Amino acid sequence: MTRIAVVGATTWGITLAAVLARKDVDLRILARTEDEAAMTRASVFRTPRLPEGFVLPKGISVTADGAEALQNTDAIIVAVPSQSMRRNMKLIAPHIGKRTLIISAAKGLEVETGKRMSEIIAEETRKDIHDNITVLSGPNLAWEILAGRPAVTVIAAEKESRARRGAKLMTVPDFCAFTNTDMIGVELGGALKNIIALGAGIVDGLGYGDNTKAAFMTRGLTEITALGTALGANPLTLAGLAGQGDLIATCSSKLSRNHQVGARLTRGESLEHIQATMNGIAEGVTTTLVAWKLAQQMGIEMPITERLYRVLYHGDDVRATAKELMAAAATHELAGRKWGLFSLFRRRKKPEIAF
Ligand SMILES: NC(=O)c1ccc[n+]([C@@H]2O[C@H](COP(=O)([O-])OP(=O)(O)OC[C@H]3O[C@@H](n4cnc5c(N)ncnc54)[C@H](O)[C@@H]3O)[C@@H](O)[C@H]2O)c1
Ligand SMILES: O=P(O)(O)OC[C@H](O)CO
Repeated sequence: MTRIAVVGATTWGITLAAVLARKDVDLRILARTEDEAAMTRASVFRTPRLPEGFVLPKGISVTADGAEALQNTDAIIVAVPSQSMRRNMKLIAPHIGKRTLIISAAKGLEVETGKRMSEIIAEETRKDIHDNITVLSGPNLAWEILAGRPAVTVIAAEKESRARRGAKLMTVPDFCAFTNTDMIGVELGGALKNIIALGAGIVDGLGYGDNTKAAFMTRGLTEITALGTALGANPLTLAGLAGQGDLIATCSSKLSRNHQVGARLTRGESLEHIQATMNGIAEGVTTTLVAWKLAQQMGIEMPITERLYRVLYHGDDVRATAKELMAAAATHELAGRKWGLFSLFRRRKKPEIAF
């Protein structure tokens, strides 16, 4: 029987385990502590973000023992916040088998280095398993997926065969995986859209209209594409499910934590207070910092990201920032778009980030 382990008793980890339980597989969740494992087993979830009354499907085992959870698995899904990816990988690396597929399900960039999750996974694992590193990303609000509403995702790997293996493992009724070989694009699409989702929360919180939101999302995608292609992403990936698709879902949904952060900022709450009181993690906060830093060092224009960075890290007023952004709008729409098809294979050197 296919054996899959999920690292992280997080919202997304539990959701993916529950989704995979729709087919006949051996599923194990690796929790951090015995306490967390016992609570997850008993369906007492730390996060009320799961649908009310949700019970962990029978047959999923939960343990805090790495060897028990991870040995002899066909795939390991790592569904942890991105700032903890390296720490989690250090713990699980010794248990990863030569043929095990590693699926990163986190959407973020490491603050200290600006690196993508697959880069961190490669740094923390043996060379002979690097071909097995894959990433999963798409318009995937966990709550909707757990509620049984149809959704699709994307699995990317450098080798198409690995992406296909991952997609086959992850596809179940009402949750279907497309494949891609542009890992950079799929990862950056999932990470960078959180910046724009946070801004979309501000747009909604300020009571602006659909015209505003459409413009904001479109210009947001321009920035995602400018930085993404400079870092080696295919612009067509960013226009696909893991880029534009996820951007639409996250900017449109009040379920999104990133959207919630933006909306709460417009009510005068401080970022510290929002983060201390919200359910779970809003990756867009740290991703804004990393993207701003990369844009500065690589000379890429990202007016939305830059202003959101100032709102989040320097306390700039959201209303004044919105006005300033509008005033800055009068340039040629395509200015700064140097990422036509010709730039596809011209990847700029990414700076070493040190914060
Ligand atoms: N929730 C979603 O709808 C969703 C969908 C797609 C992708 N993601 C991505 O999945 C990742 C995890 O997000 P989430 O929503 O599942 O998290 P979450 O908000 O449910 O939980 C975050 C918290 O999980 C705890 N945690 C549990 N196990 C952990 C471990 N092994 N290491 C570190 N912390 C652990 C920590 O307290 C942490 O603060 C993020 O990168 C997120 O962007 C989430
Ligand atoms: O709740 P968010 O803002 O982290 O968004 C969750 C997923 O990334 C949506 O695809």
